[in-house]
Amino acid sequence: MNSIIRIAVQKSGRLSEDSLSLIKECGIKFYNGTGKLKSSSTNFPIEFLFLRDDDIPGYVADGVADLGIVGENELVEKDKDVSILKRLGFSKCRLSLAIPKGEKYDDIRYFEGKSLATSYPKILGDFLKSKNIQAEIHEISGSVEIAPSIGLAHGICDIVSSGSTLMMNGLKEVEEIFKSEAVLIANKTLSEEKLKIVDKLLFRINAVQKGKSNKYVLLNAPNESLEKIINLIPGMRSPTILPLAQEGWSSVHSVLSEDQFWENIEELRDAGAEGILVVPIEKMVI
Ligand SMILES: Nc1ncnc2c1ncn2[C@@H]1O[C@H](COP(=O)(O)OP(=O)(O)OP(=O)(O)O)[C@@H](O)[C@H]1O
Ligand SMILES: O=P(O)(O)OC[C@H]1O[C@H](OP(=O)(O)OP(=O)(O)O)[C@H](O)[C@@H]1O
Ligand SMILES: [Mg+2]
Repeated sequence: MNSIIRIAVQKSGRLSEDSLSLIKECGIKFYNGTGKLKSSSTNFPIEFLFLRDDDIPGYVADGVADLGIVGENELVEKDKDVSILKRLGFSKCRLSLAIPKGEKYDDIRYFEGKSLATSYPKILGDFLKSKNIQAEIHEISGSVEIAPSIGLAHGICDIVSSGSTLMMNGLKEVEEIFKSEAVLIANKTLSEEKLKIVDKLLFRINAVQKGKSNKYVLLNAPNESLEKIINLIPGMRSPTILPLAQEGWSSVHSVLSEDQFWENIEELRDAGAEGILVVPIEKMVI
Protein backbone atom coordinates (compact mmCIF):
# COMPACT_ATOMS: atom_id res chain seq x y z
CA MET A 1 0.00 0.00 0.00
CA ASN A 2 1.26 3.46 -0.83
CA SER A 3 1.75 5.45 2.38
CA ILE A 4 0.61 8.99 2.86
CA ILE A 5 1.45 11.30 5.76
CA ARG A 6 -0.97 13.54 7.57
CA ILE A 7 0.05 16.99 8.77
CA ALA A 8 -1.95 19.14 11.18
CA VAL A 9 -1.76 22.89 10.59
CA GLN A 10 -3.59 25.76 12.26
CA LYS A 11 -6.91 26.48 10.56
CA SER A 12 -6.75 30.23 11.01
CA GLY A 13 -4.54 32.37 13.17
CA ARG A 14 -0.98 33.56 13.62
CA LEU A 15 0.59 30.31 12.34
CA SER A 16 -1.65 29.57 9.36
CA GLU A 17 -0.33 31.81 6.62
CA ASP A 18 3.37 31.05 7.16
CA SER A 19 2.70 27.31 7.61
CA LEU A 20 0.84 27.11 4.30
CA SER A 21 3.37 29.34 2.50
CA LEU A 22 6.20 27.05 3.60
CA ILE A 23 4.35 24.01 2.26
CA LYS A 24 3.66 25.79 -1.03
CA GLU A 25 7.30 26.89 -1.31
CA CYS A 26 8.20 23.20 -0.98
CA GLY A 27 6.37 22.71 -4.29
CA ILE A 28 3.47 20.87 -2.62
CA LYS A 29 0.13 21.69 -4.24
CA PHE A 30 -3.19 21.44 -2.43
CA TYR A 31 -6.62 23.02 -2.27
CA ASN A 32 -7.30 25.16 0.75
CA GLY A 33 -10.82 26.51 0.39
CA THR A 34 -12.44 28.34 3.28
CA GLY A 35 -14.23 26.01 5.65
CA LYS A 36 -12.45 22.92 4.38
CA LEU A 37 -10.99 21.00 7.35
CA LYS A 38 -9.22 18.28 5.40
CA SER A 39 -7.40 18.39 2.09
CA SER A 40 -4.97 16.26 0.05
CA SER A 41 -2.05 17.24 -2.10
CA THR A 42 -2.21 16.56 -5.80
CA ASN A 43 1.56 16.07 -6.19
CA PHE A 44 2.95 14.82 -2.83
CA PRO A 45 1.75 12.00 -0.54
CA ILE A 46 0.45 14.31 2.17
CA GLU A 47 -2.94 15.09 3.65
CA PHE A 48 -3.75 18.25 5.63
CA LEU A 49 -5.89 18.62 8.73
CA PHE A 50 -6.85 22.21 9.55
CA LEU A 51 -7.26 22.49 13.33
CA ARG A 52 -7.15 24.80 16.36
CA ASP A 53 -3.52 25.11 17.38
CA ASP A 54 -4.30 23.91 20.95
CA ASP A 55 -5.28 20.49 19.58
CA ILE A 56 -2.24 19.94 17.34
CA PRO A 57 0.24 18.52 19.94
CA GLY A 58 -2.35 16.01 21.17
CA TYR A 59 -3.36 14.88 17.69
CA VAL A 60 0.29 14.30 16.77
CA ALA A 61 1.08 12.48 20.04
CA ASP A 62 -1.96 10.20 19.55
CA GLY A 63 -1.04 9.48 15.92
CA VAL A 64 -4.21 11.04 14.45
CA ALA A 65 -1.73 13.26 12.59
CA ASP A 66 1.85 12.19 11.78
CA LEU A 67 3.21 15.74 11.69
CA GLY A 68 2.12 19.13 12.95
CA ILE A 69 3.16 22.76 12.83
CA VAL A 70 2.66 24.51 16.15
CA GLY A 71 4.16 27.20 18.38
CA GLU A 72 6.67 25.86 20.92
CA ASN A 73 4.70 27.65 23.63
CA GLU A 74 1.62 25.53 22.85
CA LEU A 75 3.71 22.37 22.57
CA VAL A 76 5.39 22.83 25.96
CA GLU A 77 2.10 23.85 27.57
CA LYS A 78 0.32 20.73 26.33
CA ASP A 79 3.28 18.59 27.52
CA LYS A 80 2.83 15.89 24.85
CA ASP A 81 5.43 13.31 23.92
CA VAL A 82 6.35 14.18 20.31
CA SER A 83 9.62 14.87 18.46
CA ILE A 84 10.62 18.34 17.29
CA LEU A 85 11.95 17.81 13.74
CA LYS A 86 12.68 21.38 12.78
CA ARG A 87 12.49 24.93 14.06
CA LEU A 88 10.74 26.91 11.36
CA GLY A 89 11.80 30.48 12.14
CA PHE A 90 8.37 32.13 11.94
CA SER A 91 5.73 33.14 14.55
CA LYS A 92 8.54 34.21 16.84
CA CYS A 93 7.25 35.53 20.15
CA ARG A 94 7.84 35.28 23.90
CA LEU A 95 5.78 34.50 26.96
CA SER A 96 6.18 37.27 29.49
CA LEU A 97 4.87 38.45 32.81
CA ALA A 98 3.31 41.91 32.75
CA ILE A 99 1.80 44.21 35.35
CA PRO A 100 0.00 47.60 35.31
CA LYS A 101 2.49 50.19 34.13
CA GLY A 102 2.19 52.41 37.23
CA GLU A 103 3.30 49.59 39.56
CA LYS A 104 6.79 49.59 41.05
CA TYR A 105 8.67 46.42 40.12
CA ASP A 106 12.04 45.36 41.50
CA ASP A 107 12.21 41.63 40.98
CA ILE A 108 10.25 38.41 40.73
CA ARG A 109 9.35 38.54 44.46
CA TYR A 110 6.77 41.13 43.41
CA PHE A 111 4.51 38.23 42.48
CA GLU A 112 4.61 36.52 45.91
CA GLY A 113 1.00 36.17 47.10
CA LYS A 114 -0.35 37.87 43.94
CA SER A 115 -2.63 36.50 41.21
CA LEU A 116 -1.80 36.05 37.53
CA ALA A 117 -4.13 35.45 34.59
CA THR A 118 -2.85 33.27 31.75
CA SER A 119 -3.66 30.74 29.03
CA TYR A 120 -0.40 28.96 29.89
CA PRO A 121 -0.88 27.59 33.43
CA LYS A 122 1.72 24.83 33.06
CA ILE A 123 4.57 27.02 31.74
CA LEU A 124 3.73 29.72 34.29
CA GLY A 125 3.36 27.20 37.14
CA ASP A 126 6.72 25.62 36.34
CA PHE A 127 8.37 29.04 36.15
CA LEU A 128 6.95 30.24 39.47
CA LYS A 129 7.94 26.96 41.11
CA SER A 130 11.51 27.28 39.81
CA LYS A 131 11.65 30.74 41.42
CA ASN A 132 9.99 29.60 44.65
CA ILE A 133 7.13 32.05 44.25
CA GLN A 134 3.66 31.26 45.57
CA ALA A 135 1.11 32.98 43.33
CA GLU A 136 -2.43 32.19 42.28
CA ILE A 137 -2.94 31.25 38.63
CA HIS A 138 -6.23 32.12 36.91
CA GLU A 139 -6.55 30.20 33.69
CA ILE A 140 -8.43 32.07 30.96
CA SER A 141 -8.52 31.23 27.27
CA GLY A 142 -8.07 34.65 25.64
CA SER A 143 -8.02 38.45 25.96
CA VAL A 144 -5.66 37.92 28.89
CA GLU A 145 -4.36 41.51 28.78
CA ILE A 146 -7.69 42.80 30.06
CA ALA A 147 -7.46 40.86 33.37
CA PRO A 148 -5.72 43.48 35.59
CA SER A 149 -7.99 46.34 34.51
CA ILE A 150 -11.16 44.40 35.36
CA GLY A 151 -9.81 43.24 38.72
CA LEU A 152 -9.41 39.58 37.76
CA ALA A 153 -5.69 39.39 38.54
CA HIS A 154 -2.74 41.54 39.59
CA GLY A 155 -0.72 40.62 36.53
CA ILE A 156 -0.68 38.44 33.45
CA CYS A 157 1.46 35.90 31.64
CA ASP A 158 0.86 36.04 27.89
CA ILE A 159 2.36 36.14 24.43
CA VAL A 160 4.28 39.29 23.53
CA SER A 161 5.71 40.17 20.16
CA SER A 162 5.82 43.91 19.41
CA GLY A 163 4.49 44.77 22.88
CA SER A 164 1.70 46.92 21.45
CA THR A 165 -1.14 44.87 23.00
CA LEU A 166 0.45 45.32 26.43
CA MET A 167 0.87 49.04 25.86
CA MET A 168 -2.70 49.49 24.65
CA ASN A 169 -3.89 47.82 27.84
CA GLY A 170 -1.75 49.90 30.20
CA LEU A 171 0.64 47.06 31.05
CA LYS A 172 4.44 46.74 31.15
CA GLU A 173 6.52 43.64 30.51
CA VAL A 174 8.61 42.75 33.57
CA GLU A 175 9.90 39.19 33.00
CA GLU A 176 10.39 37.12 29.86
CA ILE A 177 9.86 33.48 30.78
CA PHE A 178 9.82 31.57 27.47
CA LYS A 179 10.96 32.15 23.86
CA SER A 180 8.94 30.55 21.10
CA GLU A 181 8.81 30.00 17.36
CA ALA A 182 6.87 27.64 15.10
CA VAL A 183 8.19 24.07 15.08
CA LEU A 184 7.54 21.02 12.93
CA ILE A 185 6.63 18.14 15.24
CA ALA A 186 6.24 14.42 14.56
CA ASN A 187 4.66 11.38 16.13
CA LYS A 188 7.36 9.22 17.72
CA THR A 189 6.27 5.89 16.22
CA LEU A 190 6.09 6.56 12.48
CA SER A 191 6.49 3.57 10.12
CA GLU A 192 9.58 3.24 7.92
CA GLU A 193 7.47 4.13 4.90
CA LYS A 194 6.14 7.31 6.52
CA LEU A 195 9.63 8.26 7.71
CA LYS A 196 10.81 8.14 4.10
CA ILE A 197 8.12 10.64 3.11
CA VAL A 198 8.99 12.82 6.13
CA ASP A 199 12.64 12.82 4.99
CA LYS A 200 11.58 14.01 1.54
CA LEU A 201 9.56 16.81 3.11
CA LEU A 202 12.47 17.81 5.38
CA PHE A 203 14.81 17.84 2.38
CA ARG A 204 12.49 20.35 0.68
CA ILE A 205 12.06 22.47 3.81
CA ASN A 206 15.85 22.65 4.23
CA ALA A 207 16.27 23.73 0.59
CA VAL A 208 13.65 26.47 1.07
CA GLN A 209 15.16 27.67 4.36
CA LYS A 210 18.73 27.71 2.99
CA GLY A 211 17.54 29.61 -0.09
CA LYS A 212 15.88 32.22 2.11
CA SER A 213 18.92 32.82 4.28
CA ASN A 214 21.36 33.10 1.36
CA LYS A 215 21.75 35.51 -1.56
CA TYR A 216 23.22 35.23 -5.03
CA VAL A 217 25.74 38.05 -5.45
CA LEU A 218 27.11 39.34 -8.77
CA LEU A 219 29.75 42.03 -9.00
CA ASN A 220 32.38 43.44 -11.32
CA ALA A 221 35.98 43.65 -10.20
CA PRO A 222 39.39 44.54 -11.64
CA ASN A 223 41.38 41.34 -12.23
CA GLU A 224 44.13 42.35 -9.81
CA SER A 225 41.56 42.29 -6.91
CA LEU A 226 40.11 38.89 -7.72
CA GLU A 227 42.08 36.96 -5.12
CA LYS A 228 40.99 39.31 -2.33
CA ILE A 229 37.37 39.23 -3.49
CA ILE A 230 37.30 35.44 -3.75
CA ASN A 231 38.46 35.29 -0.13
CA LEU A 232 35.65 37.62 0.92
CA ILE A 233 32.89 35.72 -0.94
CA PRO A 234 34.09 32.13 -1.28
CA GLY A 235 30.61 30.78 -2.14
CA MET A 236 29.55 27.14 -2.02
CA ARG A 237 32.60 25.54 -3.65
CA SER A 238 34.17 28.63 -5.19
CA PRO A 239 32.84 31.70 -7.03
CA THR A 240 32.25 31.73 -10.78
CA ILE A 241 34.58 34.16 -12.59
CA LEU A 242 33.63 35.36 -16.07
CA PRO A 243 35.62 37.86 -18.16
CA LEU A 244 33.91 41.18 -18.94
CA ALA A 245 34.01 42.63 -22.46
CA GLN A 246 36.24 45.38 -21.02
CA GLU A 247 39.76 44.04 -20.71
CA GLY A 248 41.23 43.67 -17.20
CA TRP A 249 37.81 43.22 -15.54
CA SER A 250 35.80 40.18 -14.46
CA SER A 251 32.32 39.41 -13.23
CA VAL A 252 32.28 37.43 -9.97
CA HIS A 253 29.21 35.34 -9.04
CA SER A 254 28.88 33.81 -5.59
CA VAL A 255 26.46 32.74 -2.86
CA LEU A 256 26.58 34.00 0.70
CA SER A 257 24.37 34.58 3.68
CA GLU A 258 22.73 37.98 3.88
CA ASP A 259 24.49 38.71 7.22
CA GLN A 260 27.85 37.85 5.67
CA PHE A 261 27.08 40.13 2.72
CA TRP A 262 26.45 43.16 4.94
CA GLU A 263 29.52 42.37 7.03
CA ASN A 264 31.77 42.21 3.95
CA ILE A 265 30.29 44.97 1.78
CA GLU A 266 32.79 47.68 2.80
CA GLU A 267 35.76 45.39 2.24
CA LEU A 268 34.38 44.34 -1.15
CA ARG A 269 34.10 47.96 -2.22
CA ASP A 270 37.54 48.79 -0.84
CA ALA A 271 38.87 45.90 -2.92
CA GLY A 272 37.47 47.58 -6.06
CA ALA A 273 34.17 45.70 -6.48
CA GLU A 274 31.47 47.68 -8.27
CA GLY A 275 28.07 47.11 -9.87
CA ILE A 276 27.14 44.81 -7.00
CA LEU A 277 23.81 42.98 -7.45
CA VAL A 278 22.15 40.89 -4.72
CA VAL A 279 19.51 38.45 -5.94
CA PRO A 280 17.16 36.24 -3.88
CA ILE A 281 17.54 32.47 -4.08
CA GLU A 282 14.38 30.37 -4.22
CA LYS A 283 15.79 26.97 -3.25
CA MET A 284 19.30 25.88 -2.32
CA VAL A 285 20.63 22.31 -2.14
CA ILE A 286 24.23 21.93 -1.03
N1 LIG B 1 1.80 38.42 18.17
C1 LIG B 1 2.39 37.31 17.81
N2 LIG B 1 3.54 37.34 17.10
C2 LIG B 1 4.15 36.19 16.73
N3 LIG B 1 3.70 34.97 17.02
C3 LIG B 1 2.57 34.88 17.71
C4 LIG B 1 1.85 36.05 18.14
N4 LIG B 1 0.75 35.65 18.79
C5 LIG B 1 0.77 34.32 18.78
N5 LIG B 1 1.86 33.84 18.15
C6 LIG B 1 2.23 32.41 17.93
O1 LIG B 1 1.23 31.84 17.09
C7 LIG B 1 0.51 30.82 17.81
C8 LIG B 1 -0.95 30.90 17.43
O2 LIG B 1 -1.47 32.16 17.83
P1 LIG B 1 -2.99 32.52 17.66
O3 LIG B 1 -3.19 33.87 18.27
O4 LIG B 1 -3.39 32.33 16.25
O5 LIG B 1 -3.62 31.37 18.57
P2 LIG B 1 -5.11 31.04 18.94
O6 LIG B 1 -5.90 32.29 18.99
O7 LIG B 1 -4.98 30.18 20.15
O8 LIG B 1 -5.57 30.17 17.68
P3 LIG B 1 -6.60 28.92 17.58
O9 LIG B 1 -7.88 29.52 17.16
O10 LIG B 1 -6.01 28.05 16.50
O11 LIG B 1 -6.65 28.24 18.91
C9 LIG B 1 0.82 31.08 19.28
O12 LIG B 1 0.70 29.90 20.07
C10 LIG B 1 2.22 31.60 19.23
O13 LIG B 1 3.15 30.53 19.09
O1 LIG C 1 2.96 42.08 21.37
P1 LIG C 1 1.96 42.11 20.25
O2 LIG C 1 2.63 42.30 18.90
O3 LIG C 1 0.86 43.08 20.48
O4 LIG C 1 1.33 40.64 20.14
C1 LIG C 1 0.79 40.00 21.27
C2 LIG C 1 -0.62 39.59 21.04
O5 LIG C 1 -0.71 38.75 19.90
C3 LIG C 1 -1.52 37.61 20.22
O6 LIG C 1 -2.87 37.86 20.04
P2 LIG C 1 -3.54 37.93 18.58
O7 LIG C 1 -3.36 39.29 18.01
O8 LIG C 1 -3.06 36.79 17.74
O9 LIG C 1 -5.06 37.75 18.92
P3 LIG C 1 -5.78 36.60 19.77
O10 LIG C 1 -5.57 36.98 21.20
O11 LIG C 1 -7.21 36.71 19.33
O12 LIG C 1 -5.16 35.26 19.43
C4 LIG C 1 -1.26 37.41 21.71
O13 LIG C 1 -2.30 36.69 22.34
C5 LIG C 1 -1.12 38.81 22.25
O14 LIG C 1 -2.33 39.31 22.69
MG1 LIG D 1 -5.37 28.31 20.41
